[in-house]
Amino acid sequence: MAYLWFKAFHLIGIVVWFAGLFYLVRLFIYHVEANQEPEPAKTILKNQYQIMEKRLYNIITTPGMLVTVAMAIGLLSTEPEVLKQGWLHIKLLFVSLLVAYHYYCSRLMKQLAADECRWSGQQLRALNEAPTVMLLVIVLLAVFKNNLPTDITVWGVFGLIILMAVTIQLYAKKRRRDKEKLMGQIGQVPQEQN
Ligand code: HEM
Repeated sequence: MAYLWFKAFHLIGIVVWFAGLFYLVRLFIYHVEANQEPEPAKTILKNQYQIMEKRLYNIITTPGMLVTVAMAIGLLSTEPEVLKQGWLHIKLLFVSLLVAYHYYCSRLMKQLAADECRWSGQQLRALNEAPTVMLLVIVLLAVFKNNLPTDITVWGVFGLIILMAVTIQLYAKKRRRDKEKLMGQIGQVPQEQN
């Protein structure tokens, strides 16, 4: 029974952690793009994003990670034989990458606060895709374990996911261009929102 409780809260922790990671980098994008605004909007927006990022990181994202890891330790202590399974070793490798990403986000947050961030909005958009890939790989490993299917169905699913991601990116790019064009016509600097 304890195992199921640990698993339930492991999954809840994951949802909270990822919600935080995805929204955090989205805030970084808005934060960087606030530089295009005239004063005083620029300073007001940047200060506001800084507060939101800090709260999101400290109150949602890091606790989400801690719950996920604490519940994982609970799962492993209840069933230690899982530790010998190959899928878990690969999963741990990707989880380490995810934890590294988490701490890299905190570094970016500090750089943004000090106005020293070198990333553009476009680069941050690309960075925000990294946790999606990690989520996909980790969940597939956790669900299929050592029997991760490699047949045509899997490649079809992967192909669809990549197609969806590319379509979303192209659509977002088109919206940004249309907005820039429109703002150019009415003589204003655009503020990107997607
Ligand atoms: C500290 C690192 C982690 C460890 C040691 C760990 C370990 C485990 C263990 C032992 C299970 C139970 C497997 C079972 O009973 O079938 C599990 C379940 C699961 N884990 Fe993790 N996990 C970790 C992090 C993560 C992360 C970061 C994610 C998501 C990105 C994740 C996704 C899942 C999912 C979806 C399940 C449920 C699988 C199922 O019941 O079919 N885990 N994890």
